[in-house]
Amino acid sequence: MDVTQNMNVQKRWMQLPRDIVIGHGVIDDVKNVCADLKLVDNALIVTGKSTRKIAGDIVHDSLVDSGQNVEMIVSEAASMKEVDRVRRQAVDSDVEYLLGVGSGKSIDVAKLAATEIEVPFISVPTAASHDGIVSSRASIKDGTKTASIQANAPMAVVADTEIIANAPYRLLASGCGDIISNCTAVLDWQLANRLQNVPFSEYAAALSSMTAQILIDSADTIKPELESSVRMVVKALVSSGVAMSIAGSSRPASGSEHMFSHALNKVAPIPALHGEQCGVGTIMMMYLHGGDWKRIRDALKIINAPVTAEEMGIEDKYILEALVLSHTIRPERYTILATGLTPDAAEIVARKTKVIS
Ligand SMILES: NC(=O)C1=CN([C@@H]2O[C@H](COP(=O)(O)OP(=O)(O)OC[C@H]3O[C@@H](n4cnc5c(N)ncnc54)[C@H](OP(=O)(O)O)[C@@H]3O)[C@@H](O)[C@H]2O)C=CC1
Ligand SMILES: O=C(CO)COP(=O)(O)O
Ligand SMILES: [Zn+2]
Repeated sequence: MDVTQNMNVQKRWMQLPRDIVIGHGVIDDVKNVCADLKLVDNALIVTGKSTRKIAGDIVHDSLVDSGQNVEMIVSEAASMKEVDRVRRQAVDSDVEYLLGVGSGKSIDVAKLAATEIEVPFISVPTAASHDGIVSSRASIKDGTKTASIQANAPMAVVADTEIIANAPYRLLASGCGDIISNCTAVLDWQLANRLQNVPFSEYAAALSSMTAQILIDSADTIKPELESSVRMVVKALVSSGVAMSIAGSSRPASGSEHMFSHALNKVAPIPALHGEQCGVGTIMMMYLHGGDWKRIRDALKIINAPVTAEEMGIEDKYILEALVLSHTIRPERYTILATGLTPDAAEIVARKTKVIS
């Protein structure tokens, strides 16, 4: 008998970060983490325009002081062009590893470039705005697709709570929206498993749901400029990232609410932040699931994350357009949106959940 035909013995390969360091001032530990991973020379730092001054230069100087040869590149967009630019510089300089120091854009560009040239990557986020700071996913715009693609997980994550607490609070609240969105992502995954027998991981789903529940229950402890709040959100983002690594896909943390956010990125002239859109999407998708959407809305309100189109700075008409478009974003991923919402159904869900007035 060919035992590999038995689903229970199929090979699974889960890629997780090896070192995760969270705390006050841990930016100074980047060099120690590199030493722990035996990454002792020839680094390339990818950072952003503002985050260079906040963290990029610190990491650069600290690695140089420890005797490493370090180059730095400032990246302004999470585009394929930028990934190619970083990859070329990394190859030309024969770098041993890459670091993404900054926001989601810098981390994704470094993560994908490192994956392509098969070198280790270290994530040093300056904001806790979404779970991409930890995960094995990279979201790079290539003109058509908006959803993330599989990449190598960071070898290490170094999250300095002092730096993240000083980032604009909006970014932290956005991270909370991304975590809370796990609620509907898991419901969608369960639905797809029941209706289409798609592979489902109880462990990944349980970790993802539990992470969102803990955050919802602790919503009143999330406050601006508080390192304890940052610690809680970063730990939740780590858990979400781990859930995705266990699943081998973004399923545990991305369902219909993420499809709504990706659709909004396509139609809205100026989209809001990823986690803000996912949070609002979760309210509406929870309504469609027949679940407790008011609890989601209340938690987001307590955190001071947007719960309406107006609070996201997006006109109502784009919310409705995105709702109708959402199911086309990733047709292979079955969710509560199924074959899509009609324009009148979209208007009902958006009005009933008070996303539009
Ligand atoms: N990989 C994944 O799974 C996921 C990836 N994404 C992607 O991530 C990106 C969004 O990331 P997000 O972090 O929300 O937003 P951005 O990467 O757009 O960053 C938002 C802004 O905040 C600034 N910033 C970051 N940290 C600080 C700080 N400490 N102080 C002051 N300013 C700061 C950034 O500066 P600077 O200009 O220096 O960068 C940037 O201007 C998108 O490209 C999205 O597609 C989203 C979700 C999941
Ligand atoms: O944002 C993510 C999880 O929070 C990744 O999801 P996507 O695969 O939809 O980009
Ligand atoms: Zn997300």
